[in-house]
Amino acid sequence: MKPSFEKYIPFKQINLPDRQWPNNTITKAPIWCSVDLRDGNQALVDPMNLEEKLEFFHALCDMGFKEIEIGFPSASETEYEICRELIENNHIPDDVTIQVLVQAREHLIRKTFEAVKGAKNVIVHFYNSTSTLQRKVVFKTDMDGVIKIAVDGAKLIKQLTDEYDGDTNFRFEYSPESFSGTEPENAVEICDRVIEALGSTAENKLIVNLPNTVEMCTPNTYADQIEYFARNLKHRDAAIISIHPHNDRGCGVAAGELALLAGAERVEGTLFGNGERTGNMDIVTMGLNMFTQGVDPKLDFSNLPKLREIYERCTNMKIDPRQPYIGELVFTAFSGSHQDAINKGMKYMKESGTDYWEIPYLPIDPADVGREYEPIIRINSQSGKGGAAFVMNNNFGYDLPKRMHPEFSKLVQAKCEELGRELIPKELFEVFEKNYLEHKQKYVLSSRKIYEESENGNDYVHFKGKMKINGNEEVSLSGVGNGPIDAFFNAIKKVGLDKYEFISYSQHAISQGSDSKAVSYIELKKPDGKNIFGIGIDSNVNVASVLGVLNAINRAEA
Ligand SMILES: CC(=O)SCCNC(=O)CCNC(=O)[C@H](O)C(C)(C)COP(=O)(O)OP(=O)(O)OC[C@H]1O[C@@H](n2cnc3c(N)ncnc32)[C@H](O)[C@@H]1OP(=O)(O)O
Ligand SMILES: CC(C)C(=O)C(=O)O
Repeated sequence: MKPSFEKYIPFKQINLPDRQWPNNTITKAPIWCSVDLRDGNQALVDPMNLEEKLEFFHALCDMGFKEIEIGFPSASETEYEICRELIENNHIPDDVTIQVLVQAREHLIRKTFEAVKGAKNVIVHFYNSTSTLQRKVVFKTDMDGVIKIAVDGAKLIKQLTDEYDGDTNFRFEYSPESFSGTEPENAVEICDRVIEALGSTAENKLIVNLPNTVEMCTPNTYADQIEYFARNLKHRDAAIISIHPHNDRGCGVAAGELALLAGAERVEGTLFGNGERTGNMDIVTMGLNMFTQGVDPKLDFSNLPKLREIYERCTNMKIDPRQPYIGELVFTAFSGSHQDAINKGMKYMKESGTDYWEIPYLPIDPADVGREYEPIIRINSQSGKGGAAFVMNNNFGYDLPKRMHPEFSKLVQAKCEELGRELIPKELFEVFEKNYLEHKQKYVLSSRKIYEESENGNDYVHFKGKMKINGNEEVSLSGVGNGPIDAFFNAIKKVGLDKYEFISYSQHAISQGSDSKAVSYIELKKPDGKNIFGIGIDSNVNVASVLGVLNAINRAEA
């Protein structure tokens, strides 16, 4: 064998210079078929038991799947019994078709027909491997040999359907397994032969499923294979073209999407991409990719956390934190510039009244998949000013003025560094509380009175009160100004606090109704020339401002 990468045979490209698919777009949902209970299940360390399969089956029905591959009932007694349970105990809604997989082998096909007896709607899905490699190493036969396996299987299926005594509505699916490793003209030929053997027509089409059983090529090549197949199949009108991508190269969804552009009408996959090896194509990702392009995927993804819980419990698989749409971190922005842009996007959405989702870095509204805004922004030492401000506003209703963001963000970053980890919103609020609301108070107002007076057409505000310094000494305050802040400033100047300069002020309500309170953000210049913020909260807006001034001074002198 050749060493290293040289031992691998490059994938043979398909000659399709006039390919049409790159000009197409996805404009409608395909027919979906979940293969969670078969391809997903066969790949689990511990396959699902009866209760788990039933729960999963119902979850799939609730999402809106109309075609569900429930298993391989001829493979084992367990699989057979699960199929019987579904049918005999009326688990299958009338508008849902169960699909059962079987190798194109006589005894297995016969057993499969027994297993589905009494079901209302059934797709019998039969397959055999057709790839160059499987013909060479597994079946040790030529193309005629594998065509014979498929055609014999089709004939038997037709015969058993004709002989079937019951009301079942049968449809059929044939997979040239390892399609993408099969020469395109051979794939076309075997499928045409199966269509002929089954007598499929435009009214009674065969689902021709073209699996990327092992993903061995780039998604564009799979799309070429699908387009070639659709253009060359003699009995195209008697076929529904279905795809079944796997994810060996990590491109399962991309391959599936390009295959849709290339003419596929039906898609087989699993929730969250469970399945053999690196998994099947992830239907959640593909469906939500459509959703984010304004296309109705015709599946309900509105409660992904619930689906995730069922999925993880039944399969014992774990979802990666970065898994599209459902991973724990996918609606989280840690870095400052992302947080800032999300923050601005949220504001823009609120203020502009736009009908569209226009938030940078968030391709989907988390609420559309049952997730919340709350964890969108998380705070760590890489976070910028915008993130902390966003959480303060979004989670706690404090709309910190923009000029205050750098000061607060520094306090937050220091806390992250001290703890060596990110902060949850509650801890962020504690930083705010500790630094502004519960700050050690050198100066405390023990009484205060603020009133207005009008004299000769001029309005004045008076501040009178008493202030304790360092807990004991009490001084009287009295000042007049053109507003409460000015009056207070003039009052404290008289007791020696004359080196602070007022810079900015903003205020908003933080609660509603009779217990409504105002929060004031006051920015002062300290004697050393640096600025500092203070916060005051009170049911009286004037008192809130005065308390804000005092808080800034207390912080400056701590
Ligand atoms: C890509 C996919 O995911 S396809 C689905 C795969 N899923 C499963 O296989 C899960 C369930 N399968 C099983 O439990 C078993 O494989 C069964 C019960 C179906 C069959 O089991 P067994 O008959 O013991 O054989 P096994 O599956 O190991 O097949 C090997 C033999 O079947 C032959 N074979 C496989 N498919 C076919 C076919 N369609 N027609 C004829 N022979 C076939 C193989 O060449 C091999 O023959 P050999 O023993 O002469 O070398
Ligand atoms: C049976 C077929 C469709 C399959 O599972 C595959 O090729 O991956």
